[in-house]
Amino acid sequence: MDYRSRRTMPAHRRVSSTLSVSSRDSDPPGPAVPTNITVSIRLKPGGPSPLSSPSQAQVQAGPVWPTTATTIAVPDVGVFSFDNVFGAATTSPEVFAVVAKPVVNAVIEGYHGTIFAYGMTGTGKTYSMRGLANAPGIIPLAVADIFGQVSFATTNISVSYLEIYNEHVKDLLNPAVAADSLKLYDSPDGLVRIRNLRCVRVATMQELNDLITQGDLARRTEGTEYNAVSSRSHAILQIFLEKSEPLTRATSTTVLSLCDLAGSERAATDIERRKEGAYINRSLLALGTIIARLSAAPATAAAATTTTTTTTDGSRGGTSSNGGGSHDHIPYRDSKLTRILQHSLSGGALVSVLCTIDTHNPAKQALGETINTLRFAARAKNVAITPARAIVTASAAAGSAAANAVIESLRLDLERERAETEILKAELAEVRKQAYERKIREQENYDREKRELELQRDALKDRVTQLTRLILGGGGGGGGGSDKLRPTTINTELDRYKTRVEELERKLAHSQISTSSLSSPLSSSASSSTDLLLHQKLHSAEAEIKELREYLADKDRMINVLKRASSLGPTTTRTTTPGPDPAEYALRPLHGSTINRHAENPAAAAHGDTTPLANPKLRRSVK
Ligand SMILES: Nc1ncnc2c1ncn2[C@@H]1O[C@H](COP(=O)(O)OP(=O)(O)OP(=O)(O)O)[C@@H](O)[C@H]1O
Repeated sequence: MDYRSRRTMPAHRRVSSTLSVSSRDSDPPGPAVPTNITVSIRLKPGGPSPLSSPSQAQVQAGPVWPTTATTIAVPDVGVFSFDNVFGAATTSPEVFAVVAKPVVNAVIEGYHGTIFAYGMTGTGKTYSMRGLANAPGIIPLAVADIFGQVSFATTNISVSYLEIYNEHVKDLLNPAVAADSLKLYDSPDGLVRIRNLRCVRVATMQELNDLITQGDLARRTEGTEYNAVSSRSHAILQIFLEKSEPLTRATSTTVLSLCDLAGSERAATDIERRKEGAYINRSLLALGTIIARLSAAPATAAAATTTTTTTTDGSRGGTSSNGGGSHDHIPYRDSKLTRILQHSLSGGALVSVLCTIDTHNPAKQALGETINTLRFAARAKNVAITPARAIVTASAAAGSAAANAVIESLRLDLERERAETEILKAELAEVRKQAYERKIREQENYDREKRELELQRDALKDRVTQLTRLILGGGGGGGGGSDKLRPTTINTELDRYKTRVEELERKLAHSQISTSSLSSPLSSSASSSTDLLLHQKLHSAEAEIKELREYLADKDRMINVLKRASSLGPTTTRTTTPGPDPAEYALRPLHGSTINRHAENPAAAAHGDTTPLANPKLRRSVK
């Protein structure tokens, strides 16, 4: 099928126009370059109350702005050119025939297809997609069309229905399932699917319509200034057609995605609504960017179908996808909306965007929003707006109203930026809170390290005392503690030992960092320098501990030598001690605990008793 030549305007849509329109500034007017993207505008009928079934009698005289079948002229702004512009009198079946029918056909024939409804709240997106009981919209008409065309002998139909609210997915067919468990993944059939999302196989049209109605009831709606039941989420209904070839047993899955996007309005006073609006706009921005990029590329002839070969034992074989092409640079992951629709927004798929506007809404803000919708549509179609001078303005009053609308539109842009800034602020506050908590944890670590350092210092002090006792009591050979009897080398060692303890004391005193120096989560400026200081001090304390441990090991060896010397008697000690055994130096473990025991019981030391000391604190500090 060549779906690129599908757009034949119905007779009622062909209205004459005197306005000059073109797809680009520099191009002469002429047929648009065919692409896979169709962009249409639908004008909402005027009137104070919603119209349940539009007819010529109900519809007001017409739009405020001049339109043709493909253009809409906004005084002082420019002429917007699209594939279709549907006036207020156009019925939903007529819209379906032009906007949706070619996409449905393409999906049945083996392409992915997506239809979007986009526009300000209250302009008729849901009306266009779902319609009313007596005026069915695109979704029920598409369902009927599919069931009228496909053969159940070769095709399975299944459906999923979800909404995206503040970037969280909700399963509309299973609202109880936790949003966290709905994880997006690249499925082997080439589609982006959602783990734990209910996907129901249906056998009849009634079954499918019942599921859609069930999903509609679960949708999130809030009252807005323009719509008492405004949809504040994007709703995506996906109908999967799994076709199997009876001979080869190869299967192919194509998907029709029908998306009712959340209202695009930007201004809101309520914080929650503003945040909501910022999320909505962020995803719409991502969508607009992707569609615009696809629009810039010429139509590809390749079908978007992903074919999966099923072997005779039912296991999946190789998967080949010819619809995606190389589109690594397209930012599908910028939002859940674009990620879920990734394969349907690829070069080989068919996309139809229906933008709804209400030109009768007198509010300045609504005028600005309408212009923004037209801008989105123009961007999606990748067309330039013909400069305003080409427009025959209706009246000076209309001109100044439009100028005000442009100002309003810019003001709304600013408000959108503000709303997004609020999201960023909330995220920043969260980051600061986490940084503060991390700092508290680091302070606790530091305190712990400090306590350990103090224990080591105490242990060293003990050692000095014990060493002194040992030397005076055992090492001196019963000389009653006389200085004359102490070997000079041991005196020197003892002095050095004491010096180290003093040094350690000084270091500990110096490295005190008070908890009060920690900054609060809201004042971030000083935090990084405090962090740095803290880290430096901890590192130097660690190095100091390491050094002390080595020093301690030396002392242990020295004490062992002394013990052995003292067991040989005073004269022998001074004159014939053969010196430390190198093997003992290399193999004996540290016996910090042994020293303490020996201090309490020099006799045990004299007999080389190395039973570990029961004091766990000390044992830990010198291990
Ligand atoms: N073309 C139309 N003909 C008749 N009535 C319409 C048309 N478009 C919209 N309406 C009516 O206008 C009201 C608002 O429309 P709808 O709920 O479809 O807006 P929406 O764009 O989906 O809003 P939101 O984004 O807030 O959900 C509804 O009562 C609907 O029936």
